[in-house]
Amino acid sequence: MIFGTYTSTERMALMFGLGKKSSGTVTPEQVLDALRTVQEPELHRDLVTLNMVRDIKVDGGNVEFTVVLTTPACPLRSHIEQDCIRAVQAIPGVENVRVHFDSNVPQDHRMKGNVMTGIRNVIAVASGKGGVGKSTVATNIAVSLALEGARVGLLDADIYGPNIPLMMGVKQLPPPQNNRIMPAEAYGVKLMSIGFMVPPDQPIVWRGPMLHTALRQFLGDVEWGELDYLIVDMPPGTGDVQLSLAQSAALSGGVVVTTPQDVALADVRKGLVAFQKLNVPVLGIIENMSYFVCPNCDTRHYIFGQGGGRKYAEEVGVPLLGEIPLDTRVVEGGDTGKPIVIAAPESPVAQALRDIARQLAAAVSVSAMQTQPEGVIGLGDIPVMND
Ligand SMILES: Nc1ncnc2c1ncn2[C@@H]1O[C@H](COP(=O)(O)OP(=O)(O)OP(=O)(O)O)[C@@H](O)[C@H]1O
Repeated sequence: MIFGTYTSTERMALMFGLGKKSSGTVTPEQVLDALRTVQEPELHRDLVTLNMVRDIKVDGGNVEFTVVLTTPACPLRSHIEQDCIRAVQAIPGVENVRVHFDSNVPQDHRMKGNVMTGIRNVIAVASGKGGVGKSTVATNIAVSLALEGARVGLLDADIYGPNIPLMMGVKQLPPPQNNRIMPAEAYGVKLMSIGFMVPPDQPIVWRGPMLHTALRQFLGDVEWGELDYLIVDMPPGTGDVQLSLAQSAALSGGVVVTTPQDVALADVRKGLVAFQKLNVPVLGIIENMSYFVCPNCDTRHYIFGQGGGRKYAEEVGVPLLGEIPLDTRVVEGGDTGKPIVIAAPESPVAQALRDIARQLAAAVSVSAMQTQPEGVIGLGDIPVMND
């Protein structure tokens, strides 16, 4: 008898013939009961109550089942997997446990009944001031979420500098179909930009009503199809676009991008206040250009000061979704139409962006789950049990 993998209580149980390997047939009900002890770490409820367990299969001592996550970009996947294995392995008779994963992004119920159909969550990326890397962050988050397997759209609503087509390497829209505007597509992301509507060298002067109409069109007349996330790159600062967007579409939430300098941080407050005024939940702050990693010695240099974003986020009670280093390859990627998460996926800057996208997806799930109609818990359907 090998005791190596058992706790002292389990060892005692084995010695007295109550061992997990010696008892009768394992049932799917036992598996489900064991999974009732596994908490979804962010939703603070167990997997069974949240209806996240599907397809339990038991074959002798072999158990497999599927956990349906609320996002394919779940940052806690391996944590949940370990917890599931531990819980099910504790059932007497269980020898092997295999956990499969699937995902079903919850619909933000504020989204229903507005101009968009088929879009589950709309996330606005804003900044208090220009030039902090808001478009870069929005683009790389969108591509990161698509890389995780989500259905993603990216709407460039930055009327002052609609540069996302350039960053995504897209020059024009495909022809319309059935009188519907078709979005462009790059790196698995559907893309629409205010820049497609006007010649590149023509300055864009949008007055309130014109802007409002254009935004409604982007949301309602573009054939987005089914999307888990629509990421919206907002113009810097606060103003008409924010207001129009909040009126035309319910936003699931907003994030504010900043750099560590005091002046940028002071402007973040404006972005936060704008979201709060429009009743848009603030999902987090993202600090860009946080530090520079020396290519020769790997030391981090905090050029604009260290920890400003984190301190500020704590002060205002908003999560800091992550810190992104400075890297000249970001500029090259932006200019050549290849976002850094594609151009240099192993770089620290790409890794930071991928991680931020996961944190954001998790925050969106938590926020969307809070909008579920009363009586609906978790993902809705009843678990399927096969044995
Ligand atoms: N982490 C980074 N490292 C190096 N360069 C960066 C980084 N993030 C952004 N940049 C560069 O900074 C410049 C400004 O970025 P970006 O256009 O994304 O900012 P923005 O806040 O959207 O600006 P605007 O207000 O003009 O729309 C770009 O040249 C971009 O490539």
